[in-house]
Amino acid sequence: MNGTDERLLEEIAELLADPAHRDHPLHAALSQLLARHREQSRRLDRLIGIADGFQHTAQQDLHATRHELERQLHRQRKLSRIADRYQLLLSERNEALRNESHHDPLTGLANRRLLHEHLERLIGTSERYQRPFTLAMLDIDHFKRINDRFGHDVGDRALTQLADTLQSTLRTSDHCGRWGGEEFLVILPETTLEQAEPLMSRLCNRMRHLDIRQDGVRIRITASVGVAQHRPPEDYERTLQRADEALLQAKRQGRNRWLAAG
Ligand SMILES: Nc1nc2c(ncn2[C@@H]2O[C@H](COP(=O)(O)OP(=O)(O)OP(=O)(O)O)[C@@H](O)[C@H]2O)c(=O)[nH]1
Repeated sequence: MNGTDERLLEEIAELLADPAHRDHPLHAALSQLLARHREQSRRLDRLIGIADGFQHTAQQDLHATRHELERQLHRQRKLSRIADRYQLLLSERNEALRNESHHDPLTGLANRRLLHEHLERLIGTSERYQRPFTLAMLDIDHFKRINDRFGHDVGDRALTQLADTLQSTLRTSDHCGRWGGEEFLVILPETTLEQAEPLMSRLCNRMRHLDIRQDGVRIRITASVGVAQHRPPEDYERTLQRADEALLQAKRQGRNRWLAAG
């Protein structure tokens, strides 16, 4: 109720209270109307009070709920950040484990397991698209003598330098790895024996020029290599075997050379 209404009601109440109007014919009806109006106003005020109370409580509830939601959201974000970090750590660890299980710890080259995986893939594509590939088995000559004369550490250094030379001589699409001991396998996809020949000469040449020194003495290293082109429908194990036979032949013929499998 606004101020004008209040004043009007007060005026009516004053008029009704005035003895001069007590006998007026509308006096009783106006008195009742005024009393009823006041009663209704009181009820309305009470209802508004209750509604305000409800609204206040509802607002407090809303505020508390929002606060709780924000708290949970914050917790969830934190948890998800932790989970992301954990996931990243896990995948890095998995990657490191995979790397360790596929690489030779001394030279960092692919180990025999990874070489087999490359060969499995290669034989698949080579059969499907009838593409050639060539394998070369390389073995350091008289490596035992190097170990015996200069020590195992020098032998290890020779193996790592040879591995580096292999990697820098090959194309990125080729693969090489440590087959075992002082034996290395070179995989040349999309390559015929004829195309592999210049590379074999270059490899043998680079082995001869490895600069490995001990107490000022240069240690001369040579390698023998057996090379075989895959002959469909043979499996890659057979190609490996032929490369190995050629390697033995190269050793028998005096080492420090490469020989193609017959
Ligand atoms: N330093 C070092 N030596 C190794 C490693 N793996 C194998 N060898 C050595 O490599 C030598 C291989 O000797 P052999 O199989 O007799 O062959 P070789 O002396 O190279 O003789 P040919 O192959 O016939 O020319 C052994 O003395 C092994 O101990 C290695 O990781 N580090």
